[in-house]
Amino acid sequence: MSFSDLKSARNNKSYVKSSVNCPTSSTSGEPVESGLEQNAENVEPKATQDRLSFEEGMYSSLPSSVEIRRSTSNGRGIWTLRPIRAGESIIVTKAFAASLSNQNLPSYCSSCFAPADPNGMQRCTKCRAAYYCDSICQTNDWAIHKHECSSLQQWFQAAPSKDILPPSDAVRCLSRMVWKRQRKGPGSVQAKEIANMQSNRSSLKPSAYETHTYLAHSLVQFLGLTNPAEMAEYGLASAADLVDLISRFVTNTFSVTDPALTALGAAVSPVIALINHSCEPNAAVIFPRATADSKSQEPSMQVIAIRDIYPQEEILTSYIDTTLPTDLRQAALQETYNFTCTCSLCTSSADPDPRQAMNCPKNCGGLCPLPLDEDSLIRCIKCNALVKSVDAMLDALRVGQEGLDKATKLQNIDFAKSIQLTSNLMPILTSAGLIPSSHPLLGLSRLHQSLLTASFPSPPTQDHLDETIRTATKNVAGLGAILHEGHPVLAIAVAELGKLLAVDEPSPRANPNVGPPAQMMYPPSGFPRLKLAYETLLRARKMLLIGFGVVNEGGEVGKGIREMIVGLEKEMDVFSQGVRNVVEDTPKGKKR
Ligand SMILES: C[S@@+](CC[C@H](N)C(=O)[O-])C[C@H]1O[C@@H](n2cnc3c(N)ncnc32)[C@H](O)[C@@H]1O
Repeated sequence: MSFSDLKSARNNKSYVKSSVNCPTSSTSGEPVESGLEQNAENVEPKATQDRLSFEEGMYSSLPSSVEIRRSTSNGRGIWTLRPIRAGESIIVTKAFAASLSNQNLPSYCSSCFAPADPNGMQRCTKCRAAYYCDSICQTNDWAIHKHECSSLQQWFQAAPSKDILPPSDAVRCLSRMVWKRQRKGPGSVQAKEIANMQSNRSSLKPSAYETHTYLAHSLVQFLGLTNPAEMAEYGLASAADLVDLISRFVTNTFSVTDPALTALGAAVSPVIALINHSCEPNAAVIFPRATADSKSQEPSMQVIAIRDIYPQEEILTSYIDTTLPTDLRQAALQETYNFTCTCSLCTSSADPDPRQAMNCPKNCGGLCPLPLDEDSLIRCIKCNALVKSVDAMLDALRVGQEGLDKATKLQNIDFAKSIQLTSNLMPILTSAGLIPSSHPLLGLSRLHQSLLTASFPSPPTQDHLDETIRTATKNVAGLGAILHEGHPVLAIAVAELGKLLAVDEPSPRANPNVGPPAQMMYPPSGFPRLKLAYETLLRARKMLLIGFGVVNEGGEVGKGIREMIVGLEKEMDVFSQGVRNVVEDTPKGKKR
């Protein structure tokens, strides 16, 4: 395979919702045979949830096997009435409104979100900001884009410079939501679903005022609203309505991703927004682009079970990056969603969390939790050895976090500086004792992989390829210690590693007897590398079928991996056959 296929994955927030009442049928109508009928632990007692009913037609994309309930702790959410197998698609729906981020506007279709065709795309001749696959996609989008188009033209005309960018994807997505709501009418099911999305206006944190005010101003400006009467036309009769709308948007928006989880823009789905959060989710929201749906149904969103889910269990997705340690996750949830998470991961006080752990100073194989301050007394949980270098570890953690923040900011501005930071900091944190899953080492290492992937020389060199493989291997180990087997982020990380291993070696080792012994070399060369690629891709495929859904054949990435596996099987067969031929041709008694 070639390098151009390699893409980096980023973790993105995601969440969900549902209604209705058929306890034994699956989404596809097929009965599900499993041992899942028994209630699991962790299923909240039913007495604490009230089943909710809604006007007919609302949340129509919810299957009858799930139900919307209100729980005392989390508000409304979605519960399943039937067992759901890992890899099953629970909800399929089209985003109500979606917008590409500015950087993706020229390279993706503004209607179906497909990547640009090599033959080019059609550009909207009026606003010159939106691009489409073809006239079909342009027509599909026109009912909403016509409003957006004139707003964009006015935006550009009023701009102080011709280099001005369109408003952010958040502002454009919010505007699309408002135009679509107006088009459907205030009494429509869609308007009611939008109104039903949770607003956190009454409990907004002062730290959120700035974002909300910015969004409110930008929306009013982009919609071209100059007086209260015009605002009322859009269902914004008061300032409180405007703040509510912004809060609903912020609390319920998803990051649209491509099939390899790279962020593309923002989307709203009132039905999927009903799903509550857990840092140990049993489901994930994906944009698989691998169904037989017509392009008019894109961007299509799906909620996939990433582990078996029991009847009467709540369906939960994660809104944030769950590879982060508890304090950072809690801060992110408070900031955007206004709640304190009480999931089992957040409340567990068990063994050190692999997100915050270091190796035993005596190298006994055990782990130690990371120190919180200079006075922390840290011991290995296995051999009880005391960590003496608490100050040095705290320094390493501080420098690592600052470096990660800086390298993340610089990645698209000053590539060389960014990769220099990741390259320098990873060995410092590793030699301080941090394990690959620990923060901020994992973050630095994932960023390092995406920088290495983006900077493959042409033609590729063996050193660059091997360095990327080593980094990808550490990332798979780190993510594997934290994320569930079927988690889409882990599945993509394993797929990326498999793809890297399958790349033709630019300069394979000519003679395995020269240099370090083969078993000490990582990544290996020649046939062992091919075999490792094959095994890694098999593992990736299994995970992708869960994380991106069996019905989607593991999404676009899963389908590609299946083809690679078939190709590698042939290649390995040819290779083995070649070796057999050589061995058979070798005269007896002679060693090659
Ligand atoms: C996208 S909405 C989820 C649906 C929401 N519960 C509702 O009633 O519409 C996000 C909001 O739900 C609540 N929420 C979600 N997950 C939660 C959790 N694990 N614990 C407490 N509240 C939660 C928070 O108020 C959050 O701002």
